[in-house]
Amino acid sequence: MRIVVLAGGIGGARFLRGLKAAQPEAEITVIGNTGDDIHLFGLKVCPDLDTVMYTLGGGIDEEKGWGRDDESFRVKEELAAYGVGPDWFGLGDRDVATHLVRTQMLGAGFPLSAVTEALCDRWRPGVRLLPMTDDRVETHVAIGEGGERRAIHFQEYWVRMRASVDAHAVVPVGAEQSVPAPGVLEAIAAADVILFPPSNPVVSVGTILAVPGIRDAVAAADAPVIGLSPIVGGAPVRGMADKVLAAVGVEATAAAVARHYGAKGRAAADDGPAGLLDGWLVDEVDAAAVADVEAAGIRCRAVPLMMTDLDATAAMARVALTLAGEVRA
Ligand SMILES: O=c1nc2n(C[C@H](O)[C@H](O)[C@H](O)CO)c3cc(O)ccc3cc-2c(=O)[nH]1
Repeated sequence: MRIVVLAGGIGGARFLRGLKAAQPEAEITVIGNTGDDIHLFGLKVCPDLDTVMYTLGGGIDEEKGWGRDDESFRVKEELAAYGVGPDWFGLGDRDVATHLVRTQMLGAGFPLSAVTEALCDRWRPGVRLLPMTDDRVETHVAIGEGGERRAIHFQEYWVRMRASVDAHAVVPVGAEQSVPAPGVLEAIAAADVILFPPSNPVVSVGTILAVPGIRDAVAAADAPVIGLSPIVGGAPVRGMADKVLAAVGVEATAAAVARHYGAKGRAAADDGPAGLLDGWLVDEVDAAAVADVEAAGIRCRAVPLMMTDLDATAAMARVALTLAGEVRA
């Protein structure tokens, strides 16, 4: 079975571990968000690609969900001693090696997709990890401070400010000029199932869909498209998705996110972007939302959606694949 997953950071990576456990024989292609990328100290850091690679490759810091396990921060301390900022982004010493290899290969002219493949030669994540594009896309957030509006890098909003101020807009800078990375459109067209894991629908899945061609490919795909809600009981399970959902005018509920992705085959009411979903999983606490989501033309099931351990996550993946089978029938 060929499964394509549009994945962002921690939630997406953890879901993939369960998917691999549920379907060990499946050929899984991950289209990874690169809008979180940041250039620091001359290095290109790809947080969402690295989170997937480390999580599936066994090198992740389990407690944080990002960066390397058994990490030290001597380089970070030395940079601070030089007064060289920013000091708010936790760059670990072992993680720096990944960025050195990546930056060196990019400097030698290799595209990000080739670099990612080379890094995965070491980590063996057990999935094909493709960046959404080889072009530079960096999400920025428009915030209003003291009356004037300014744009800051997503990582500064997320890590330094902990999303503590309202976001007025979320802009994947560079997305409009970007093209899908090699293999991305082909993987979508050839998929038997396409999954939207419980990643951030705005800055992760949304950013991937902002690369011209990807959204249309998903909308046109024969494969059933099944999503899992990252919002449970009106709040994000992790992270601060509610802050960026507000920026795009989407209520932080399981049903609102489903409607935001839209029902496949149904152009949105105001002939907006093509609808994508055939099915949507909500947590049992949101069972009341099932009728609402089904009324929007999206098949819906209420099941446990907390990724408390590998078995729970594998069970979620199994239900998503079962729903895909039902939708296809
Ligand atoms: O909350 C944080 N997230 C950190 N993250 C996570 C990062 O902000 C992710 O983009 C978000 O978690 C969203 O996926 C890192 C990810 C990396 O790959 C490398 C370094 C960091 C450093 C931090 C950090 O200091 N604090």
